[in-house]
Order: sequence, then C-alpha cells, then structure tokens
Amino acid sequence: MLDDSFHVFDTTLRDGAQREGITLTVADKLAIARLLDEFGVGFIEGGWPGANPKDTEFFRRARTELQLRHARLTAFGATRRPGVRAADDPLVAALRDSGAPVVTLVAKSDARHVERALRTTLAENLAMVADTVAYLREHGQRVFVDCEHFFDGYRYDPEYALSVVRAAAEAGADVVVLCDTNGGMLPADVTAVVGAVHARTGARLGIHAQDDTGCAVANTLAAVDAGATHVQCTANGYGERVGNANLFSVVAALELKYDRRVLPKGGLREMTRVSQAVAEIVNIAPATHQPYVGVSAFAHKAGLHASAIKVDPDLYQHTDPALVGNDMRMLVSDMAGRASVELKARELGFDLSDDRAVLGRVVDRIKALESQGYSFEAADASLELLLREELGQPVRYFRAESWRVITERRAGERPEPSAVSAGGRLSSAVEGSELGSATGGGVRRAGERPEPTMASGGAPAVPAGSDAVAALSEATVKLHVKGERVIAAAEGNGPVNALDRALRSAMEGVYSAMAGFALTDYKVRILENTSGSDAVTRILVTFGDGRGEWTTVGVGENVIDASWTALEQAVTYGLLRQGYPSVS
Ligand SMILES: CC(=O)SCCNC(=O)CCNC(=O)[C@H](O)C(C)(C)COP(=O)(O)OP(=O)(O)OC[C@H]1O[C@@H](n2cnc3c(N)ncnc32)[C@H](O)[C@@H]1OP(=O)(O)O
Ligand SMILES: CC(=O)C(=O)O
Repeated sequence: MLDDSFHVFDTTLRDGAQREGITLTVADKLAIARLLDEFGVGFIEGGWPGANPKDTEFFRRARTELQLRHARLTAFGATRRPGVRAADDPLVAALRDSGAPVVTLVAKSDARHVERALRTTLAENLAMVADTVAYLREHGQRVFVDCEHFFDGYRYDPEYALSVVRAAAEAGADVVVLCDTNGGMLPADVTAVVGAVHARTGARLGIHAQDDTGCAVANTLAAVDAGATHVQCTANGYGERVGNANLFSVVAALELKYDRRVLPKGGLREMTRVSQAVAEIVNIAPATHQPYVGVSAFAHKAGLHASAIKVDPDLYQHTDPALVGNDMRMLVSDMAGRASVELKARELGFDLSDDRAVLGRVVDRIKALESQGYSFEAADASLELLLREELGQPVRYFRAESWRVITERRAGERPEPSAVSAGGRLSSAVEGSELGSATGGGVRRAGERPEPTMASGGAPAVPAGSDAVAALSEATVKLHVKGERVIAAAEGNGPVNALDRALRSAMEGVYSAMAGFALTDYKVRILENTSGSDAVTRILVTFGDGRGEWTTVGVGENVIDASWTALEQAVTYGLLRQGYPSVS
C-alpha cells in the first residue's frame, strides 16, 4: 500500500457507471477493479450496495474474488434518511455489511438541497451526517464524506456548507470531499473555496469534480494546489452527464508535473494499456485524442514539427510518451515535409537520412496524391509500398489484366452467397458465369480508363408487398500470377466482398498464406470537389492475419474501382509481411 498522505480515489465503478451508454456486469466490475488495482490507485469505489442487486452482488463476490494489492475497496451510499436512526436504515445497514473496509457517504451540503430535495431541516441534515459517520465508524469502517453540491452551496450559504464539513469531520470522517456536483466551477473558484474551507475547518479535504465546463482535471489540480490531499477520478473520465476528472490525466499530472509519487513503481508506464483495457470492457471505443493515453496524444503531423523532432523529440512534446506507456508517431500527409517522411520511414524500418532526393520525391508524390483525395495518415501499408517504389524496390506479386463485378437483385428470392463459384488457372479456366438479369456492375481492364459503373444503380423499385429481396454480387478477376494467366470468379454479399473472394481464389493456390488474411474493416468517405473535380470516393481497407493488421487506401470516382486499388495493395502488403519475395 502507498502511504496514506495522498489518496488517488477511483470511482469508475460508481460514478463512471452513471455515464449514458455504460452498463457493467458484475464480471466487468471485477475485471476493471483488478486493472485499477494493478495500475495502483489507492481506493476503488465499487458501487452502492443495497441500491441494486448487481452492486450488492459485486461486494459479495469481491470478498472472495478480489485480492487487491494496492487499493482498498470502498462502498458508496447516502447518509441515513431523515427521522430514522442510522441503525434502522436498511441502506446504511447494507454499507455496514458490504465487507468494504471504507465507506463513502454522500451528504447534502447545499442548504437549498436540504430543504427542497431532502425536504428536511438544516439541523436534521447535520444530525444525519454525524449519526451515519459515527455509526459506521463504530462498526470499524473508515469513512469519507462526499459533500454534494458543495461549491454551489458554499456560494449560497457558506456558513451552512462549513457546518456540514465540521459535522462530518467531528463525527470521525477521515476525509471530507468537496464535490462540484453540477460541474459548473472554474479553477479559480475551486482554489479560493478549498483554501478557505481548509483554513476555517482544518479538515482533511478531497475533491470530486464533474466535467461540465471541461475543467474537471484543472479543477482537481486547483484543489490540490489549495491543499486537497484526496482526488476522486474515473478511468477515461467516464461519469454522469459529460463525465468526471480523468484519472489518467490527473495521475500523470501529479506524477510528471507535480513530481508527487502517487502510484506504485512502474504504474505510470501501464497507463495507456489500462486506459484501453477499461475502454474495451465498458465497450466504448478509446478516445483517440485523450491526453497522455490517446493514440493521437503523441502523433505529429506538421512538417515543421517533424523537422524539429528530428533534432530532439522534446522540442515538440510536453513529456516522453514512453513514461505513460504510449508512443510517438509520425503522420505523413500533405502537411509533411522531408523530415516527416524521414521519421516515418525510420518507423517503418528504412533509413533515408542520406537520401534527400528520395525524400523529396516521396513528399512530392504524397502531396500530389493527397490533393487527389488520398490520405496516408491511417494507411501505413500503402505508404510503405510507395516508399519502396521510390527506393527502386517495387513490390509485386500479380498483375491484374481485368476485373468485373455484377450485382443482381431478384424479387421473391433470397440468394445466399456461395463459396467461390469458379476458379482456375490458365486461359482455359471457366470464366465467371454472367448473371442473366444484372442490374448493375463494374468492369476494369488494365490500361483502360475505368467505365462509370456502380453496383446497385438502376434496380427497379421492389413492388409493395413482394417477398423480401436481397442482392448478390459476382466478381470475375483475370490476373497474371508468376507468369500464368489465372481467371477466377466468386460470389459475395456485395461487390467488394465478391472481388475480395475472387482475388483470393486466384492467388491462394500460389500464395497459401492468403488463406489466413481477413478483411477486418472497410471505410468509405465521399470527398467533395477534390482538386476541382467531381466528388471522389476514398476507401480504407484493413486486413489482418492473426498477428497484426495493416491498412491501405484507394481513391477513385468509382467506389468499386477505389476499393479494388485498396484491396490490391492490401493483398500485396500482406504477402510482403509474410516474407514472399516480390516477383518483378
Ligand atoms: C451526486 C451523485 O451522483 S450521488 C450518486 C447517485 N447515485 C444514484 O442515485 C444511483 C443509485 N440510486 C438508486 O438506486 C436509488 O435512487 C436509491 C435506491 C438510492 C433510492 O431509491 P428510492 O428509495 O426509490 O428513492 P429515489 O431515488 O426516488 O429518491 C432518493 C431519495 O434519497 C433521498 N436522498 C437524497 N440524498 C440523500 C442524502 N444525501 N442522504 C439521505 N437521503 C438522501 C432523497 O430525498 C429521496 O428521498 P425520498 O424517497 O424520501 O423522496
Ligand atoms: C458524489 C458525486 O458523485 C457528486 O457530487 O457529483
């Protein structure tokens, strides 16, 4: 356990779970608690036992299933109800019986809330606080008191707000937590109020800041500046409405900027992993631009930044990403200069430091391609293929002579895409059968300008009341693979799926590793008026092979043609990853 003089108190499982869109099972809660304990927080607020069966069950299972190394489990609940003895309040009993060594009690500290929400007297509220704290202390539990709406209450009636702090501290609360429940405070308000309360009560103070003004982290640090020694936070800032103070930003600030050790040794380096793991469990995509732990937190795009970073990364970074388990990344785009490309190439394993000519050519090509709608930021695989071309090491495993896709929709039928329908080697192979009633299609021959095509255009409206219909696509590809002409056809539930399957069918006989490739993501973006032309489509295709993923980009006026470009590159890069030698 860390020393008790400063508390990092996590409330992901209680306030974090109050975020819209988060619903945690007991197993999720146990898994998050283990991660947070490993990370090294001092307290884990597990929920409100007695308020719902799931939280009660969590505390029951935690007794046997949670072996916490760093953290102390904390149960959350309210002070006793007005006019009832603490011993007779079933929710207080649930806190007592939770098995948690620590209890956080939420108490009213804004006189308006006492009179209008709680509908009791100011004196009875003070008695509720004091009785409940004393009762739980008698039962051997450590007690923290969350003073709800403290800052608003202090503005309205400071003497009453202070009397609640005193009632809690005098009854035995270890920490009185000042809560910005409505999240409307700014850092200067927090510093002033925390300083005044500290001076006038002498109580040990904590801070709980909601993020409604976007200042929760700043408000938390402002409270620390004014003497608070207990910070309540949530992983990734999850919480009621817009959220809470982000645990990772607060902890990193304390460790790296305040030089205050609040985590066990090594904890900070686990921060990015823990953040992403919690996001996985709550099923919310990690916020890419989150400070410290976001995938973009140390991603540099501007050419001028890159040229300085080449000299010293600290020139454009506020801290070393490795300290929080993150990585610096170079983004290459039309904002890149030679330095950006040099650093990106280094990331990909190429040393271009002595090759200004290649760097210049790559920058020029990237800028020209980006002006046509390409984007290499997320397509490292396409970028590496381009780099290799400029280095005179082009990668090629096949040449496409032509491809064609048709899409058919027949009323009253629900066709199922079959496995590859025809595949063969040499020109005698059966060509993919034409579907009799094609309603749209795509065709591309090497060396020809692509025809304007589209898969689903022109289909007649389905008459009302007809049976359900579904479209089925069929693709034929003609390739030259290692000197042989291969023709293959396949069906798919859409034109890209059919093309992907036909391409695999043609190649798998020669490159067996392709059987392990999976198309894991496909993104379409329509770009208006790129370089004054009509709208073009940008496609990003991601493939995986069980060991990793790679992304390629294709652009064109025709969505299928753009998809083909991205697919062709994805297969090429995948084979390169497997170590197959390029054939030309
Ligand atoms: C600021 C915060 O985020 S605090 C955390 C809030 N979290 C939650 O509310 C989630 C869990 N809550 C629940 O499951 C339910 O609200 C329960 C089980 C706690 C209570 O449910 P119910 O008994 O049906 O009451 P309900 O939710 O309608 O109202 C809350 C009651 O608590 C009272 N109350 C509110 N704050 C306090 C307090 N600090 N101390 C004692 N009682 C309080 C209210 O006056 C109200 O009393 P009433 O029933 O006499 O009107
Ligand atoms: C206690 C709490 O969650 C709040 O006051 O916001």
